[in-house]
Amino acid sequence: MLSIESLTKTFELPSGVLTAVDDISFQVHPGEVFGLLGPNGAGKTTTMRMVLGLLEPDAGYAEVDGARTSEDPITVKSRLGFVSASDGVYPWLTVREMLLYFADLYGVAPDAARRRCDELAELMDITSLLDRRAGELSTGQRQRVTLVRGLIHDPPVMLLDEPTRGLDVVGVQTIFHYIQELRTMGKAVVVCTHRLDEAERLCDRFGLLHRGQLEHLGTLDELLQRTGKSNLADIFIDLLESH
Ligand SMILES: Nc1ncnc2c1ncn2[C@@H]1O[C@H](COP(=O)(O)OP(=O)(O)OP(=O)(O)O)[C@@H](O)[C@H]1O
Repeated sequence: MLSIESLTKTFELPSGVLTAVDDISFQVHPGEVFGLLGPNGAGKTTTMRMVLGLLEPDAGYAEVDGARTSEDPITVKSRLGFVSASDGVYPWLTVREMLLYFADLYGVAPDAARRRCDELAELMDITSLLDRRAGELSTGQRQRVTLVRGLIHDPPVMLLDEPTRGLDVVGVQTIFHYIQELRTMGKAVVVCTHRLDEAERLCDRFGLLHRGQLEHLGTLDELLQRTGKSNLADIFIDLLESH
């Protein structure tokens, strides 16, 4: 499970202090897909970077399956899987070599890593690609490889940053299938996206960030009921116009 407690981050700018993330708290439970949504500059990336331990919070903390980013950053990293639209591959390694290399980085024992590599390859339909060089793959094939790579160490918490950016309809379907598998596996999943229509279909619960503050938190039904709107896009427009 992922717990975010009173997480806060400020940046010193020449024009003054900017509060990029302002005292936000939420939890994501096993088997739950949480959409962290917000317009440009809302604080989504800054939040993700603090969860990943790449940025020190000014206050508050993120806890990943019981380990706090500030106290035990190595354990936190081992319990997180991160998939980003900008993920690359090592072109000269075969897919299998790359997956086993990442498993090794995460300290997965060689036998377990080989087993996991085969299982995940089957799940994401890349078995026939395992002995091909990663640099020869098509964009869609590469996408499936990076999705498998994010799961190679079997982390309980998955962070997906703009997972459908730049993908065609087949690529988007692959992401939907992947997220459904993550849910079945009981992962706690955070999806950051600008695609509100996709988020509505994908996520069980939402956090709507605006100017660093968590303005809305809840299921789609709860948010629609609370705001009197008929979809996430309308809630967003209302949020932007009210500030
Ligand atoms: N290293 C930094 N130094 C100064 N300001 C920063 C830094 N990182 C982020 N910011 C500012 O913090 C605010 C939140 O940025 P952040 O990247 O978290 O937003 P975001 O929600 O991810 O936006 P986008 O959807 O455009 O990626 C923005 O105003 C941004 O300019």
